[in-house]
Amino acid sequence: MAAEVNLSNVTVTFGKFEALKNISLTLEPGKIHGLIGRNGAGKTTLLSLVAAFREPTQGQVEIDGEPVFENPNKMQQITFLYEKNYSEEDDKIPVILEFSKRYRPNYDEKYANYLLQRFHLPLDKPISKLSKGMQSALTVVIGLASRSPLTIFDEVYLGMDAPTREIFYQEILADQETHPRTFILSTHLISEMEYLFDQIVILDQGRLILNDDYESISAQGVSITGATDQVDAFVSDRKILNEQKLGTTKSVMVYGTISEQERLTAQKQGIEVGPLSLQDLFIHLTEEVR
Ligand SMILES: Nc1ncnc2c1ncn2[C@@H]1O[C@H](COP(=O)(O)OP(=O)(O)OP(=O)(O)O)[C@@H](O)[C@H]1O
Repeated sequence: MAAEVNLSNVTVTFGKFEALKNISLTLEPGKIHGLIGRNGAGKTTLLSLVAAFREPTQGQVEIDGEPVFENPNKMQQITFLYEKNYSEEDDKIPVILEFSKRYRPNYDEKYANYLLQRFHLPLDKPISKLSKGMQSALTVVIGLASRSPLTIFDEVYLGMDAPTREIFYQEILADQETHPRTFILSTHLISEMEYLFDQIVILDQGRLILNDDYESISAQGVSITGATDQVDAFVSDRKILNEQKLGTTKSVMVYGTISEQERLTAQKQGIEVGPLSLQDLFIHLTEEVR
């Protein structure tokens, strides 16, 4: 089961400040959507609308064609996970999981137990006494085991170390194969997580500046790597997003497509042509509109 999300002309204001500006957006069901944006771009505000935590100031937010706010039917299909403050949480993991299960009709207890082992989470300690990374992993266990048609992770992975995040990524992809749902993952770890995303949504200063599938986005540019002189000559009349030098080798991220003929020329010169990095495109797009 996977949910479709629709936002039509959504605006959110806090006093005079517009945190989201007239956003219209469809998130296709059964896909992993990466939500990216600079600090304060409006990601959490948008996610809290989709999760029915708040109402838009203007516009509509719908899940499978029904308004989501104060709609218990729809709300039980959504799991929204964010960095939680567990400092006062004296209960142990089994108690919290029992509570999570109560409100989530698709919750899978066996899968939760498997994940607890995978993340090496201790069941006998109060949650307040777990390390930050363990608390983040617990949030991830709740999110995955809930198997909600719409599952939202708002930067919950920050406390986790790199190997633990890797387990999380593997589990998301594996479970999406067998139990497809709609995921929204907001993140600043763009390079690390881009391979997970089917679709990318970019917000900047409350505006939607991009919503497209990963393939089309990566086709918007290329990386060019080779001997510095040759690379410089090859990219001389192109829009450069980023460049890195290592000894006599240079790697340049270029905006815009290159023809088959140019690809062959590059190949003959020993220049490697690779895919665009989402992070470089993101930096470019969010700089350009400033
Ligand atoms: N309750 C509120 N009252 C006033 N302003 C708010 C409120 N909530 C959010 N904002 C403002 O709305 C803007 C968007 O905030 P939001 O938390 O959605 O950004 P974000 O993209 O999630 O940022 P970050 O990556 O830093 O977490 C910010 O300027 C923030 O200060």
